[in-house]
Amino acid sequence: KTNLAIYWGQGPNQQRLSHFCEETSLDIINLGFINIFPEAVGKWPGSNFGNQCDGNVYPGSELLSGCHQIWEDIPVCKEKGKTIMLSIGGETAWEYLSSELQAVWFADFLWYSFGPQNEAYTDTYPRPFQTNSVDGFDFDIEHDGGAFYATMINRLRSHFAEYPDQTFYISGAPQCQIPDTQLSNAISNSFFDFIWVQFYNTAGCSARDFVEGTGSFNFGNWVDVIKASSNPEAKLFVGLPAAEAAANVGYYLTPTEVAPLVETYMELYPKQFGGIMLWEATYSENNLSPDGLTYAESMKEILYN
Ligand SMILES: CNC(=N)NC(=O)NC
Repeated sequence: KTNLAIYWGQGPNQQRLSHFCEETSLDIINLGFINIFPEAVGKWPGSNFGNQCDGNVYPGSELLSGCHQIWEDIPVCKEKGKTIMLSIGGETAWEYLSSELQAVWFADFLWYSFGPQNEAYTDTYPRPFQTNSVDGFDFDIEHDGGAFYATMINRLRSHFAEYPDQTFYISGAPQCQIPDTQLSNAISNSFFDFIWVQFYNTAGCSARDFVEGTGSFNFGNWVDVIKASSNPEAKLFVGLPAAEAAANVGYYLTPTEVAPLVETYMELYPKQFGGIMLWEATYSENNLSPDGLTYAESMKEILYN
């Protein structure tokens, strides 16, 4: 079984989450973003979900407190079998981990605020999605990365272990150049379930390179990175822009161009090949094929043909 992962939260004039949870082609939805990191231990992170939420924040923070569409819609999505991840970072994030203590604090904050509701902590941590728990945390670290992410992820996994009857995931969205400055340390030193490589916006390793036959599309090299990582069984996804306008010029592939890439690499690496990741949901929605399929639906057809 391969999966279709998609980002939601930063789309132009986007529809609410439940709208996308009606789409059967979507398996994993990454809610973006926790885009401001805690300045210090004890400080709160900040969030941004585009046109969603009501604009209110918890006093003295930039953490959105009125995301009613999200807390109303997560149960709908889970009822439809979606995996809901909370994504940390994003392109415009103010992100910086500067100490082990800060990394541990950040992990604890995310867990007690967005993980399973724990009565012992409700007066210490906010519940931005109320009683909803996310299914895991995604790391879309685009700059200022490097150290301490492994610490943060290992801390999160220690919390996961407190709920042995539930499954929680860690994922990451590195750029395609190897080693990825931001996440290579974390991938080596902490356990990822999914790695969705952004095979776009970086020349010399992109999906466009596959189409042009330059030989530098590096999915195979990423398989080696995963085999050498803390979780050699991690699933590797082909990250793609869901429309022309969703990436820098030249990086978008039509479904016709994607099909041979997927067939080739699903065949070469059946164990590692996890599926396709798309940036992002609203672009996909507005990018219909001649027979009226969203880009995500076209990708799902490619995965299952
Ligand atoms: C414009 N920012 C992005 N394209 N970000 C991502 O693709 N993150 C996975």
